[in-house]
Amino acid sequence: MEAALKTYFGFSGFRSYQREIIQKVLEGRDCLVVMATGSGKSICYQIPPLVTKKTAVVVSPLLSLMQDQVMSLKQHGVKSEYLGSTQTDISVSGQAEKGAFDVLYMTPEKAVSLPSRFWSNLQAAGICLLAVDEAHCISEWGHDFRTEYKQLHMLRDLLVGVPFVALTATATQRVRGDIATSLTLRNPHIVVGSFDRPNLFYGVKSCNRSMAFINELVKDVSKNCTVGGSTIIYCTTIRETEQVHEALVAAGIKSSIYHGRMGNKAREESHRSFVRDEVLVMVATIAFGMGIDKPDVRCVIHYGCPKSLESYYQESGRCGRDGLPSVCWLYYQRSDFMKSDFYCAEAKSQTHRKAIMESFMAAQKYCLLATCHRKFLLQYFGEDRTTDCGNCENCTRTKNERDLSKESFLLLSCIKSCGGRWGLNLPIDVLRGSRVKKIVENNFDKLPLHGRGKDYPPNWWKALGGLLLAHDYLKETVHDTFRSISVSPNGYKLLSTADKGDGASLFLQLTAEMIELEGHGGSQCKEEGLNPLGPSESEKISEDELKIYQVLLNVRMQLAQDIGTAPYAICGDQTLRNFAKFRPSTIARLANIDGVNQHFISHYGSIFIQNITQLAKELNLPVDDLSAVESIPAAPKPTQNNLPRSLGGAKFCSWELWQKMKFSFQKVAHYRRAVPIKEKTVISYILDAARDGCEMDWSRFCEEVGLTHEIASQIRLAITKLGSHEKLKPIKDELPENVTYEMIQTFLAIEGLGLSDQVFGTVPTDGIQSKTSEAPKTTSNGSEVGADVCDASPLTKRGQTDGSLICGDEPASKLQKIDGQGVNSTAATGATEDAILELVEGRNGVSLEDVVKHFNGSKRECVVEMLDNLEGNFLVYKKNGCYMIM
Ligand SMILES: Nc1ncnc2c1ncn2[C@@H]1O[C@H](COP(=O)(O)OP(=O)(O)OP(=O)(O)O)[C@@H](O)[C@H]1O
Repeated sequence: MEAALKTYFGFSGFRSYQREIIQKVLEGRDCLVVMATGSGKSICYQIPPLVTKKTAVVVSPLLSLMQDQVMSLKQHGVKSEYLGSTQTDISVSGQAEKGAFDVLYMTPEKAVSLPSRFWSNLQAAGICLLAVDEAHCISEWGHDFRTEYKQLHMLRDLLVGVPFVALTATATQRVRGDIATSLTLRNPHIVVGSFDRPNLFYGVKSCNRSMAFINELVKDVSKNCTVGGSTIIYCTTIRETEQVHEALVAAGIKSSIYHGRMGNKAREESHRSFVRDEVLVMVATIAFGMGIDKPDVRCVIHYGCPKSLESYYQESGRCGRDGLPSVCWLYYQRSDFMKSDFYCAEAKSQTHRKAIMESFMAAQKYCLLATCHRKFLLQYFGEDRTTDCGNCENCTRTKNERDLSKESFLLLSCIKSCGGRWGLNLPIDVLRGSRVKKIVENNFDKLPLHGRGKDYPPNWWKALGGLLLAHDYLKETVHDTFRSISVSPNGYKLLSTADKGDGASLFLQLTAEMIELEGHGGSQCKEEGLNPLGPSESEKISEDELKIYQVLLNVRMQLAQDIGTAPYAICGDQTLRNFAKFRPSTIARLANIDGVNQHFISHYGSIFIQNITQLAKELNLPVDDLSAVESIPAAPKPTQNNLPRSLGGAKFCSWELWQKMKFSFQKVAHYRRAVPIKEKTVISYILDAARDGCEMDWSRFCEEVGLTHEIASQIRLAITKLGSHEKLKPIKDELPENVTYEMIQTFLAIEGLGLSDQVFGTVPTDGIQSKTSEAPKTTSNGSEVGADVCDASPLTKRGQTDGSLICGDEPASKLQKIDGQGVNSTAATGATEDAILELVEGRNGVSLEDVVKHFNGSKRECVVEMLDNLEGNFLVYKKNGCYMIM
């Protein structure tokens, strides 16, 4: 599992619960996973197919989300596709049912409409799980109820024995129950993680939504953009979306717009330009809700109170998914709270309507809070959080607590005197001395309290009402869409102290709105801009490092444009920051950095190393900061993914030992056999696997077979001369004696796969040639060979994992790689990569000193180089200063 995690995703360790969930799924157990937004739920269904080589089917509600995930997975070397209305490739479905994909996404509509034949075929090919992402959509109590989700249980009968995994970030106890029942989960393993997103700062402000406010907001967003990272601004109406977008464009900020009245194509284009960093800001309605998986969104702004606290959590959860500090701001205006009818209009049942009302009220409460926002959010989701977070607007702004007992007694008494049948507005109007019809008709203008609250504006009283609700002195009752406020038992207790004349003091924290209304507030947007905290200590990098980081951002952007993907799909911002900070100069050092996967190493490794070393030189900075390398956890051994499922056992096994375990032909031939098979049989097995589509390290293969660039040219010439390559013997007879059948077979296999140019042409030729054309310095002066090894390209290095080097035209087996000793001494004390691997494998963590001591006949630098090579090739990794086997 760890190997797949590092190889495909570049991560060196699982986050909380991931391992446990994957383990359960592999055991065939149903799971119900409730974990925070951005906590890494996807890995839970993405790793099992890579381990089992069977397809994982993922039901997901949004096409845009699926498309992003497919794009990202492809960049990680994971075979992935989606089925849904926007899929234009008609062959995908056919390939999918043959099990061609590791991860197959589909909409719920698609999942329930596919013929049963599709499912039986896929099951025959191999299916390791069915994941239902955003599973809260199943429940009417969830904030995004989707009727099609209710039909997913139909798949249960079609997929006998397949574990179902339901995943969501937002599910109260009631929603969890609905999910388990609706999907008929069987004895599910339930994981409920913390909802906390510690890297997110939560801020709330009241605003008036004037053009002046929008302009101020634009200024703040613009400041934020210069710091880097993307911003999403969620608006509650299409008109506001357009207004804010226009203001951003007028200010010269690259931004996109996204709302439900735009056509599919325009929306897709908008989405695409945002994920590819062509624009920095996305202004959207909640139509953009769950559909964004971009890890480097640094700021999410809600311009208006969201329709529910669940959707707020979900939408603000798009922020800082890579774990870096990020900010979430919510700007509300009191008129937002009048929208309950509008939201309830979409109710599909009475229960649904009640659920909509309840969660809308929770969102309001969140807006009006004077205490810790995070605590409130977490408590809403049932998490017992007693301490304030210190990382939200209310925790960080200067405390403004005051004895509000007098005002509170007034408001509570007025609400009580009005009979507790109204909302907050009427009693407040009474306090402020209004004589509107409703007040006069009910004789409330005769109350002694009438007109006693003129010192404060209505919104101040409303804010106080919000505080008293939050502190449980008032209670709110919902009747359909109408809400009434009455005094709670706690409130009566408080009032009774006033009646007795010994009125208790009531110290409450004033909300930002109250302070502003009292005339002490500053501008509506924060003076510090949107980011009140700045980078944390560990986040800080020097000015020079920042320069490198910015160049690397451009390199990544260019690469992404060239291959038509999103920059984040290549690697994350944090990974680039670590490159800038630690400046790895070798593939091994690069591979050691978190977030670097095998696909990255093989496709972009050398480009980044080139840039990093060049920039470090220009800026006079050292490379390979050793303390950093120690501190960054590292890498597991690669797992092969594209396994043809038709390949016979012996062939597959030989290929797996050679390619995955990096065994030599000889070692494969002897592996667990009383009577070893012939090496030439091993070679032909592996070549068959390659023809069958298995991934191959051709550079290493050629080295081991002894097929050099020169020999390849000779073979090509011989074939041209003969005009045929049907029979091997005539070709062999045309060639010098040292050219073996195995070399010819290898050459023909490479030709047959159309890889000649790649293997013998540009890039790999360098790798092979550099080894073949240089004088063999191996036998007498190993340290020089060591130096060659260090400088070799990744392709060349991979060829050395069994300890062999090709020198000249000599077959590899004759030139066992040594490092300072003669061939004869190698077995005793000389280090080879193979021997080091064996040593590491046999122990649970071995330090560099131990390895050096063990190979006491070898030079320390050579051992270090070999270990570096092994790290770069994802065969060993370093943890707490010890080398471990992947
Ligand atoms: N073990 C890990 N180590 C480091 N990063 C990880 C790990 N697992 C996941 N991540 C990263 O965390 C981020 C969020 O992961 P993911 O998209 O799976 O979140 P999620 O739980 O599905 O969130 P949401 O509910 O919001 O969709 C991604 O950028 C992912 O690459």
